[in-house]
Parts: sequence; C-alpha cells; structure tokens
Amino acid sequence: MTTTGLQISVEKRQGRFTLDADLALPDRGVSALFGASGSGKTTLLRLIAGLDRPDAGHVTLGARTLADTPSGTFLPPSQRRIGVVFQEPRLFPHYRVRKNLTYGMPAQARPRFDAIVRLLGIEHLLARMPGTLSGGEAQRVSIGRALLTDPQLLLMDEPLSGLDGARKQELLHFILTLVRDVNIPVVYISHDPAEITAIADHLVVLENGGVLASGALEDVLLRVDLTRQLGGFDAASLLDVSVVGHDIDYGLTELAVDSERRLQVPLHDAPVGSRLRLRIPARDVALALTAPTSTSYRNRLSARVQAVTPLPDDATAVEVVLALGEQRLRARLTRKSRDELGLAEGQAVTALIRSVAFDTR
Ligand SMILES: Nc1ncnc2c1ncn2[C@@H]1O[C@H](COP(=O)(O)OP(=O)(O)OP(=O)(O)O)[C@@H](O)[C@H]1O
Repeated sequence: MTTTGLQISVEKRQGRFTLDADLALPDRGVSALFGASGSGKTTLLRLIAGLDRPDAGHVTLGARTLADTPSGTFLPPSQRRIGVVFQEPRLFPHYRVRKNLTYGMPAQARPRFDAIVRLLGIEHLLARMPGTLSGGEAQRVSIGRALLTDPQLLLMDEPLSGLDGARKQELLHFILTLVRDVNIPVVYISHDPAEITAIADHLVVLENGGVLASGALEDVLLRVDLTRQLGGFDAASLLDVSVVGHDIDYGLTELAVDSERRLQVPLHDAPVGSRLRLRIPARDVALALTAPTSTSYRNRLSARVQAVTPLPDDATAVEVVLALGEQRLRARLTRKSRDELGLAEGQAVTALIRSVAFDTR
C-alpha cells in the first residue's frame, strides 16, 4: 500500500449497534466501503466527516488529527477539508447552480472552478435552479460543490443509488474521470459489486460494525474465506498488462503480463507501452497439465498452482489461485476436474483463457 492517507481507529455505539473499526486507507485512488445494509458504512463515513463523534479512538488525515478522544480533539466538519457527497443531492433550492457551486468556496479553489465544471459537464447548467435539474445533473453539481471546497479527501455515500441504469453509467463515467484527473483520495460507499469493481482500487469489507478485510481490490476479491460476503462479485482476476504491439492484419493487440507471458486480445486502441488492466472471469479460465499444441485458445499462460480451495457455498466447485509470476489468476473448476487433473499446490500448469475484458479505468 502507498503511504497512508486516512487512519481510523474508532468505537461508536448507536443503540444496539457498535462500530469498532481499525483501518488505514491509501492516500490516493478510490477506497470502497462495502458491506450489507446495517454493517456500519454510513456510521464510519460520518465519523470521518466529523458529523458524529467517536466514543473512543482517533481519526487522522495525513499529518492532521481530526479527532482524538484521549486529548479531546474534535475538528468540526467545516475544518476537516473533507468533501461529502450524499445519496441525495443536497443543494440550496433557492440558489442557482453557480451560486450553489461557489457557496463557501475558498479563494484557493477559485482557479479550478472552470476545470471542475467542465470535467463534470455542468457548464450549461450554471444558470439553472436546482429544482429543474434531473437526479444525475443535481448529483454532478453536488460533486462539483464538494470538490470546490478544496478538500483533501472526498467521501461519497452511494452517490449513484437514486439514479436509473443509464444515468448511473453516465455519472459513474464522470466520477471515474474525476478520480483520474483530480488527485484527491476518495472513500466510496456502495453495496453494488459492479460499481465497486468499476471504480475501486482498495476494498474494505464491513460486517456487523467490524472490518473483515481491507486491502487492494484484487487481493481482497481473491480471498476465498470471504466468498459469502463477496458472493455478489463475479469471481474474477484483475491483471496489470502493458501493450506490446498491434497486428492490424489479424486485428489483434499483444499484451505483456510480464517478461515471459503474453496475451492476444482483439485490437485495442491504446498506444504501445501503455499500461492497462484486464478483468478475467474465473469461469473463463481452464487448466491443462501440459501446454496443448492445438487448441483454439489463443491465450495460454504458464502458471503455478498456489492454492486449491473448496467453495463454502458450492459443493461441486473449487477455486484455484494460480501464480503468474508476481500476479495471480483465479480459476473455478468442478471438484471432478480437480481430481482428474490431480491438482496440487506448487504444480506447474497451463492456464487457458477464454475471455478477457478491459477494466473501465
Ligand atoms: N441514530 C441511531 N440510533 C440507533 N441506531 C442507529 C442510529 N443510526 C444508525 N443506527 C444503526 O447502526 C447500524 C449501522 O448503520 P449504518 O447506517 O452505518 O449502516 P450502513 O452499512 O450504512 O447501511 P445501509 O447500506 O443500509 O446504508 C444499523 O444497525 C442502524 O440501525
């Protein structure tokens, strides 16, 4: 993990519920908080924002202490330099969009006004009243307003939940662009696995007020012990690759997983040398003990079996984690295939890859 941005060690009781969380989040990219309804996601976010006080513990952002119960430190939300976007856009109904955006904007954020407005595609809305905006437009204005407070951290509590499918995709696209272009870490609450897969770099899994897991998205998604909690996520691997070249005649792009392993995918418009992320569904990875000489599988990668684990909720299947050099690849096999292949840890195999998709980032 990169150096830590946000450190949280808090206890908070609410009725019969207790949040007891100890977490360090990276200082860049998107950290998703995931968990069932009532697991404590919003409670945690409110403690970070300063909307609630912890019963015990501390919250620090970079070198700044935001809350610390032993010393009685508690910065109010306005002094935390944290932008918050809620499920429902919260705009002043009697101010035009421009005024909503500039309300409370510190002088140092002024030079960024035009760029943020452009990034969010809200130039044409500046003279409108909030009541005339669609849900997606209003949410984009809310995000703009949060960014124009010049925050060091952006918190988003299910910002897409009030939107329909197409609007959701559109806003997701804006948020992705923003995360790439504006170098502010984001803590993003969602219980939608597809949304998290599209946006998050880091994943925190909460259950009953506790932190079950916190780590790089691809590492947490590999954890077989979390199969029940992560059931909604398509079992898949994320592979970092670089573009080696394009074969225009055959319509193929060659990618390098590392110095030894290559993949070919349908022509993909990205410059040679650029780095991309691939998503490979576990069910689209088959295994062979020897490299097959004739197969229509274009993509065969040498790999080593790292772990073979039964799936807690599926008596017929096992999950195989393969090491591809430094990276890992998941495969789902039937128990019968596992026995026929005699798979064991440390064994050399060939992974046959049926499909890959480019991650949206
Ligand atoms: N003011 C309150 N008084 C008593 N209990 C509360 C209060 N606010 C929240 N809770 C309880 O705290 C628990 C955690 O709530 P929280 O809103 O953090 O969950 P969540 O993970 O964000 O859920 P959701 O996905 O439904 O938004 C829930 O059991 C909730 O009922």
